[in-house]
Amino acid sequence: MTSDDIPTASTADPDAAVEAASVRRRYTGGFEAVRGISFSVARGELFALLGTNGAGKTSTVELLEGLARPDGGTVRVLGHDPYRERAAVRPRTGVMLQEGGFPSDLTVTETLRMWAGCTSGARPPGEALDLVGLTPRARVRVKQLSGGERRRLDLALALLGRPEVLFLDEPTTGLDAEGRRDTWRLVRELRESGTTVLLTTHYLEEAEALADRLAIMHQGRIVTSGTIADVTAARPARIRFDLPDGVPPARLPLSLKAAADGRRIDIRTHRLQESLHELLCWAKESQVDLHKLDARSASLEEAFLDIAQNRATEPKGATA
Ligand SMILES: Nc1ncnc2c1ncn2[C@@H]1O[C@H](COP(=O)(O)OP(=O)(O)OP(=O)(O)O)[C@@H](O)[C@H]1O
Repeated sequence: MTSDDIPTASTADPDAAVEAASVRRRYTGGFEAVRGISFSVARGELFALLGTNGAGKTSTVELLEGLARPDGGTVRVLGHDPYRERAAVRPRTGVMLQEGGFPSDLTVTETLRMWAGCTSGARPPGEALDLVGLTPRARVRVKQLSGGERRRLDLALALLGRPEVLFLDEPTTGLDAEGRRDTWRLVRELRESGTTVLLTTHYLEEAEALADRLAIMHQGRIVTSGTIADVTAARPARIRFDLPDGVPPARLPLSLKAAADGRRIDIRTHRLQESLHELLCWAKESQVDLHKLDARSASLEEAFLDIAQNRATEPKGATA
């Protein structure tokens, strides 16, 4: 599905927590970073916005957060315009920006207290720290935190107001593997308790681990969207293996569309089970060992790389 297929504002879904319809954003100088995108996020859903560098993810999320006004189309969060009706939307949303930008001389707890003072119905700072695993660093000054610890503090601040809708812009950038898993666990728990989450990420495994649905952006447009199964459905599965010395690729069954790179064979197929069965029968009959055999369904990574590599690059000044 492309952004052109999705209904526009006039058919807005009243149950959507977040809705973008034909949204455009143009920066000073005329460059159009967001070129008519549409998507909606249902209440309680976790939606991931993926894309190549400079695709327009942050530019889009800033519109949803009410930090800027779209140059075309409409944006709704919990049924309101997040820019014009900021007072209605802001208390019900949590925002984790790419750069937190809080005073670096305050301690972690002081930072949370300061934020809590501006947030109605805020969680106690200790509870927010506990959620993100930062309790042992409560008395440390922000400037002494590591990059990953700052990301956790950003998340704690976004969670202070018990938001109904949470915007996470690259929430795990800079976190080590354990920190990333902890954040994933927390985000899943939040979603299970009914929070709607929209996240941007460069980590495809993060989208695979968390997202109910996703959209992949490229050069200001949504190129594909849906569940992971939807996005990968049209792409072929792969079977890879090494042929032993003395067995030329030409001996493989003709029905298997195989490409060879030296001894490494790469088969693309839309019928993974049948192709694998055929290959294994041939190998047994021919008494050929298939070294480093690997068979897998199409992955999100392949769909993403396909989009990144195969789409023509438009000059930066071009608009839709
Ligand atoms: N203030 C600005 N003025 C002009 N152009 C901008 C501005 N901010 C962003 N852009 C451009 O808009 C495009 C989209 O940027 P954006 O930050 O939204 O992309 P992104 O998908 O979040 O990228 P990344 O994955 O690299 O963070 C980029 O080409 C960027 O250079």
